Amino acid sequence: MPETPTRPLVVAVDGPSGSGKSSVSRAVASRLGLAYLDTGAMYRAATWWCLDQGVALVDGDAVAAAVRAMPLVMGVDPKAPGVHVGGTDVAEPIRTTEISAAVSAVATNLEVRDELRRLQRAAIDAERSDGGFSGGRGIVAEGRDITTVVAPGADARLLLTASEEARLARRALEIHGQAGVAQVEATRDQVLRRDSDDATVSSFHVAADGVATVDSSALSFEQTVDAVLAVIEQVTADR
Ligand SMILES: Nc1ncnc2c1ncn2[C@@H]1O[C@H](COP(=O)(O)OP(=O)(O)O)[C@@H](O)[C@H]1O
Ligand SMILES: Nc1ccn([C@H]2C[C@H](O)[C@@H](COP(=O)(O)OP(=O)(O)O)O2)c(=O)n1
Repeated sequence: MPETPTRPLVVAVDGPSGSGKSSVSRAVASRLGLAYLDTGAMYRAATWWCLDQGVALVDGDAVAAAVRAMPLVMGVDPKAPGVHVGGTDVAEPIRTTEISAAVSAVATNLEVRDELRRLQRAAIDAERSDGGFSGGRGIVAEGRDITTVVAPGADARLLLTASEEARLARRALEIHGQAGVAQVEATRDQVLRRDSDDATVSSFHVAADGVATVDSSALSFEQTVDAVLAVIEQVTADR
């Protein structure tokens, strides 16, 4: 495990759906005593909020206005990263199939992206100071555009990838349990259609310059965590 960093460590992780970003980033943040920011949960919460407020997702201006007024509170504790909107705990509702199917419509709205990126940068900055959750140790932030747009100056930048087959199998297992291994087709839209829509506004299939790729297709979860820690260790050794 890397030494405790002497100055705040910002780790940026991007990748497609089912590559393991959220679970691996959470584990890495826990191991290093860092905060954790799930930016996908912010796009999901924005989608939940618009639907809750009766905003038609096809009305881009109304969606952007609603998101700017959204009372979002993101928890950054990797052991229990809560998501609240106006005091309502939305951690479970934002994971429903309804939200998964609708989220790209909100995430491809460029005004929404501007607003959420502003909040994401503020959350990352907060962890560079003693007053943040991590007490100034730093943060792991994950999503689709963290290495390229939100935090291109991060100390460690990683693209987590996995074959389409592995990603579909993981999602099917997660959504349907063991019986769902036979239901890979049912999750195809949730994973591949969404990735192709999301790829119109973010580039997360190919690593940008200076971004290390970790391909988890043939790795266990623990091996993936170790591979990400090794990349971070290399970067922190150079600092
Ligand atoms: N290397 C791995 N091997 C097997 N399963 C994994 C691996 N990495 C992640 N998973 C599992 O795959 C599922 C999807 O991971 P998740 O972190 O939600 O991906 P993402 O945030 O990229 O969509 C989870 O159930 C997770 O436990
Ligand atoms: N930084 C980000 C993070 C997520 N998004 C979009 C892309 C996804 O369709 C949604 C939800 O992201 P999330 O990471 O929860 O999705 P998966 O769990 O990987 O399937 O938000 C984005 O556009 N930019």
